[in-house]
Amino acid sequence: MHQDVSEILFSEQDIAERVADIGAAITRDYKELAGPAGIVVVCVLRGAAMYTCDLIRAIDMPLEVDFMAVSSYGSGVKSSGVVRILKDLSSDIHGKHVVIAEDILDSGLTLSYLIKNLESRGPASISVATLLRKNTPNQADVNCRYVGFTCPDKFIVGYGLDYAEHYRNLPYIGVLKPEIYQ
Ligand SMILES: O=P(O)(O)OC[C@H]1O[C@H](OP(=O)(O)OP(=O)(O)O)[C@H](O)[C@@H]1O
Ligand SMILES: Nc1nc2[nH]cnc2c(=O)[nH]1
Ligand SMILES: [Mg+2]
Repeated sequence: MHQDVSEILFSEQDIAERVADIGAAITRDYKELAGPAGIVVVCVLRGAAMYTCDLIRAIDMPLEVDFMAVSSYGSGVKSSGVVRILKDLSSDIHGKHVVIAEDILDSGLTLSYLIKNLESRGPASISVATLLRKNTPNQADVNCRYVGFTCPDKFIVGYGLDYAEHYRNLPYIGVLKPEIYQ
């Protein structure tokens, strides 16, 4: 285990199993509905990059993957409260079935902003597949159709999740020692 991590919450194997479950659920829910056109999986860069790569390989139906980069945390452990679009989607999602792949729902600001933004583009439907949902007080009300794990209200890193751009490459998800960011 990395020396800056106090506890592993979800191992590489735990993650692989849950991602496979989510992929199977999405396949079951959308295969007939979306038909040959398939779905658009929107990866929320940068945190959801690793998760999205694994998730799309667990979905057994036609799909497109597109990327949107948003950021609200900067290099800290608290949301700035302002979500900024750093990179927009490359394709039009009008009339498409969209599944947003997000690594974590914490304050809920990022996802509420994204859902509103994508809804204004006229997709056929939007759902959210978040790997983690944190038990955060006063979390924004975000409807997540697929949730991998719920996690405690601690700052976590690994499997795409960073602190100041580090730790994204850890294969597991763990709690960052508070002395690293205090
Ligand atoms: O529910 P919220 O409180 O909005 O937090 C969740 C968001 O915060 C992180 O992204 P961040 O803004 O740190 O950018 P990153 O994905 O590039 O790491 C994480 O990847 C989620 O997208
Ligand atoms: N790395 C990381 N990013 C987050 N963004 C929102 N919550 C978290 C968290 O607990 N860890
Ligand atoms: Mg993110």
